[in-house]
Amino acid sequence: MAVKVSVVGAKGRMGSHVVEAVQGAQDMQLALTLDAGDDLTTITPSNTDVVVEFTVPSVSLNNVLALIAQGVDVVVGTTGWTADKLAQVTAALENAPRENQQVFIAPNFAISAVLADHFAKVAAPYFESAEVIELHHPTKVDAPSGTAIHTAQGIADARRAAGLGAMPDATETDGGSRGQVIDGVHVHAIRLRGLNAHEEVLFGNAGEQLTIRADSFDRISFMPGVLLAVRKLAAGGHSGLTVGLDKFLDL
Ligand SMILES: NC(=O)C1=CN([C@@H]2O[C@H](COP(=O)(O)OP(=O)(O)OC[C@H]3O[C@@H](n4cnc5c(N)ncnc54)[C@H](O)[C@@H]3O)[C@@H](O)[C@H]2O)C=CC1
Ligand SMILES: O=C(O)C1=N[C@H](C(=O)O)C[C@H](O)C1
Repeated sequence: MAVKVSVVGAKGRMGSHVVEAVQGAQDMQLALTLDAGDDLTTITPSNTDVVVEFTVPSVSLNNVLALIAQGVDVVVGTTGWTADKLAQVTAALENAPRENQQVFIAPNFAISAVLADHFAKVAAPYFESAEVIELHHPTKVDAPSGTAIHTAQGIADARRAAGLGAMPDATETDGGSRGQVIDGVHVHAIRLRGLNAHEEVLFGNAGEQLTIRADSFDRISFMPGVLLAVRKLAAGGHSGLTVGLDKFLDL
């Protein structure tokens, strides 16, 4: 039977691509398409198996909590997830109306970005210095990108596990040029007309450098990952909160 998929944020840049991708998937059936001002309680387990949520960081947590209360599984692509927000989702899932309810959140659904993030974690213990540069379209509302935050945290975790200390940096005056420091990793955000979604991770040692770069030129690059996540939740077995498409890729 086809998986019934509802889309929240359906009029947005990502949401409208998701609507098309679901319509084009033979094993899925588009259920409801909702956007700002629409009533999320119209989404119920009788009309929807999985909801895909791509809205804005300021509303996504409340949407996800409302959808959990409706008893449906949710795939989330919206950014802005802090540890505190994730904890609220986990707590809500523990009291969810349906048994084994699932929420999946991915900072990035493009395979190039997921692999870049993974390779960065592998490389991190071997380099003295690491910095992240993310480059996006100028209509993006959040900076740095959710992906860059996730990459920086992954690098920091890998450095800690390897026993590495702080990176070398003699900067004494900084008017903001050194970027935002996330878990000890400097992250720089570029906004430029013509770009879509891009990330570079720079690693340095004395006399050598490694650059890992992922480029998403078109939003269709995110759709195979979104459909994969929908299929994984529809199949079940991922109850509670799962974060990151790498969890579904056997990396
Ligand atoms: N995880 C991933 O692979 C990707 C994540 N993103 C993230 O997805 C989010 C959306 O990005 P875009 O589609 O470019 O933004 P957008 O601004 O084009 O779309 C957002 C949509 O959400 C709607 N919306 C706002 N408040 C709402 C509410 N309370 N309920 C329902 N809908 C509401 C807006 O009306 C709009 O249609 C951003 O956080 C972005 O960073 C974007 C691309 C890929
Ligand atoms: O807003 C975007 O466009 C994107 N947002 C996500 C992020 O912030 O990481 C994913 C991708 O970079 C595109």
